[in-house]
Amino acid sequence: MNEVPDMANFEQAGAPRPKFGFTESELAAMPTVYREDLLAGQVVLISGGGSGIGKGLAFLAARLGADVIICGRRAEKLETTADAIERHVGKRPLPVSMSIREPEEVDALFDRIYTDYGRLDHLVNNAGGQFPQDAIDFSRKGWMSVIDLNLNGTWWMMQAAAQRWREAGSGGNIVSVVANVERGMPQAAHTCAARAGVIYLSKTLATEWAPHNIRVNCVAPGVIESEGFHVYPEEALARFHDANPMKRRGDVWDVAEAVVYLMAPSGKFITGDLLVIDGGQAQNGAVWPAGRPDYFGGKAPNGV
Ligand SMILES: CCCCCCCCC/C=C/C(=O)SCCNC(=O)CCNC(=O)[C@H](O)C(C)(C)COP(=O)(O)OP(=O)(O)OC[C@H]1O[C@@H](n2cnc3c(N)ncnc32)[C@H](O)[C@@H]1OP(=O)(O)O
Ligand SMILES: NC(=O)C1=CN([C@@H]2O[C@H](COP(=O)(O)OP(=O)(O)OC[C@H]3O[C@@H](n4cnc5c(N)ncnc54)[C@H](OP(=O)(O)O)[C@@H]3O)[C@@H](O)[C@H]2O)C=CC1
Repeated sequence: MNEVPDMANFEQAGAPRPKFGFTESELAAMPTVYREDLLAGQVVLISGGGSGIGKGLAFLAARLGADVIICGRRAEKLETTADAIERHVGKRPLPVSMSIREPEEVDALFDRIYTDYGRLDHLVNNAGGQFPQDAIDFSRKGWMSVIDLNLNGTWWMMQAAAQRWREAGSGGNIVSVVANVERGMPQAAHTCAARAGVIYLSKTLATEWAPHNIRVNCVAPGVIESEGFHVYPEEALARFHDANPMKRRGDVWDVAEAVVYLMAPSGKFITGDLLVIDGGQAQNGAVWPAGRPDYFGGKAPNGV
């Protein structure tokens, strides 16, 4: 069984504690199963790398020796994360403010990476998200936004990377962070549809792009405590730990180390696959991100 670190030991006097997830000092000190030069000389692009899971992975990749690029919409958040990684790890990621929903901004990002680094080894499609709502009430704009972000945005990034890799004859590796869609996702049907699209897109590309020496995989987190939790109401958050048989939330390190497993030589014979990191949620449990309806909460439909 894995050691679960005692977070009290990581606290540093005066450091602000985020409402959800780890502090920067914790991310800098978390024990890792990997050797410290595992990604030395490699260039890693992480979308949504300014917060949550992407930020955890950015810390880990930098600690393992990679040159890291983090992108997202909000420049200030990216700068703060880049500063923190530089301060704690001694290596500054390149922060690039852009939206993955805009293909021109995606192209400009790849131009910048190839100008500054001359190569890219790994693309991690982590940017994404949704709002919790019953599907019957989705507005058109809300539906379009979630599909555009999670499916179209992820695709623009994949295609841009693959075109660069084909041109350079270099090969490459893609890992997309999706979600646990196996039993559907009540109150998140838009993201379920988009993530299922990414999973089957990835399976298809794994075959099409194998001749280019490009591997394409996905990871599916269950409930992972991160800054992203702010989009969920208190009544949902109060029961997130209950969504899996392990009866706890995962953490960003659980996902970060799984992504590195697929990126590193440990993953060299894995493509087109989906790695689920959910404490068994796929077998038992339900998230109810907008709050559990009475009908599913133990009460009978007549309220008794
Ligand atoms: C994977 C696990 C799954 C859920 C199941 C598991 C839950 C526990 C696990 C946690 C999983 C996580 O993913 S945690 C990570 C969560 N992080 C995020 O979701 C962050 C990123 N999310 C977002 O930025 C937003 O949710 C998203 C809609 C995708 C993009 O917002 P933008 O403002 O950029 O988009 P726009 O194109 O302007 O459109 C906004 C429109 O979306 C709709 N909209 C936005 N918020 C809304 C809301 N609360 N209720 C109704 N509708 C809303 C409205 O129509 C808005 O229009 P107007 O009315 O005109 O404004
Ligand atoms: N935490 C969890 O339990 C789970 C998370 N996931 C997925 O994992 C990924 C990371 O989530 P998490 O770290 O928890 O939450 P965050 O909200 O912290 O991460 C989402 C990231 O995506 C970025 N982003 C959003 N829209 C865009 C855009 N249009 N272009 C570029 N970047 C964008 C955000 O930055 P900015 O706003 O600055 O653009 C942010 O850094 C997401 O795809 C999420 O849905 C899946 C299942 C469970």
